[in-house]
Amino acid sequence: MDGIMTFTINRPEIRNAINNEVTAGLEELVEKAKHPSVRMVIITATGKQAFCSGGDLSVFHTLRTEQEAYGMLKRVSDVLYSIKTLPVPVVALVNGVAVGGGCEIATACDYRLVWDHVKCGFIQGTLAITSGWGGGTYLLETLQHDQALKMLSEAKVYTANELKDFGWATDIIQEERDIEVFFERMKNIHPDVHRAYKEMAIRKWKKTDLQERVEQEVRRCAILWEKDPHHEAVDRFLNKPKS
Ligand SMILES: CC[C@@H](C(=O)O)C(=O)SCCNC(=O)CCNC(=O)[C@H](O)C(C)(C)COP(=O)(O)OP(=O)(O)OC[C@H]1O[C@@H](n2cnc3c(N)ncnc32)[C@H](O)[C@@H]1OP(=O)(O)O
Repeated sequence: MDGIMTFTINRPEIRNAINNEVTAGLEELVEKAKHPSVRMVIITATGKQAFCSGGDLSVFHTLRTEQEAYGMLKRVSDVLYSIKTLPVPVVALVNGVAVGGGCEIATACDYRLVWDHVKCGFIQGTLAITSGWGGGTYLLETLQHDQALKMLSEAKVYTANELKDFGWATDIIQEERDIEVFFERMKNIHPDVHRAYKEMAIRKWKKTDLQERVEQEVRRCAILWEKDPHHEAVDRFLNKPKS
């Protein structure tokens, strides 16, 4: 569709986990999306299995100390903040499971279109860390307080219907036509109107120090990252028996 820029995470064999190359791709997207011809941005991924399984643990597990973790968390959180504050609507087209940082990416977007077979969750707690890319802060901005805290603290995945009930999923997608309908409705409205509403949201986020709150999330996660329970949990995941 005209004026719609799409970014597709393309690592289906590893459930579209984020490594430094994908991060660089998101950084490039941010620069390109600032062009005045862009009306909307979509973030999605290849396949039906996964939207994103979070950080690529096989790569990021080499980061052992608080300082090393901070460098990675900060870089990804910076690009997600830039995505959140793009001047146009950003839509996460959640084609498959989203866990950990995958949920953070989707939560940084303005809208989440979630396929009906999908499960999503902030499962970072099972790895003895918190969200560390700003997604926890964005969730607390997005959902009712107790609902957000529950979703973060339970560290489990939820069905598409549950995510709709919470107010996290904007719409549930049952067929391709549902996606077309969403974008047709958006395109019926002049792009300047979308930009004006986005400015309103960004004004609020700037007034409430959103960026500083994200920074605190990043720092807190980096502290937990260094500790043994996190490294042990990731070891267990990476060394789980193959089925
Ligand atoms: C780092 C930042 C932090 C944050 O701030 O939020 C995070 O994101 S922490 C990372 C959190 N993510 C996870 O813990 C996800 C772990 N993955 C899963 O739970 C599952 O893979 C899945 C996403 C639910 C999909 O399950 P399934 O379809 O059954 O696939 P497999 O589990 O068999 O995975 C296939 C293949 O991919 C590897 N894999 C999956 N996710 C990751 C990942 N995040 N990092 C590295 N590798 C990943 C998995 O190990 C399998 O590999 P092989 O066994 O070699 O095929």
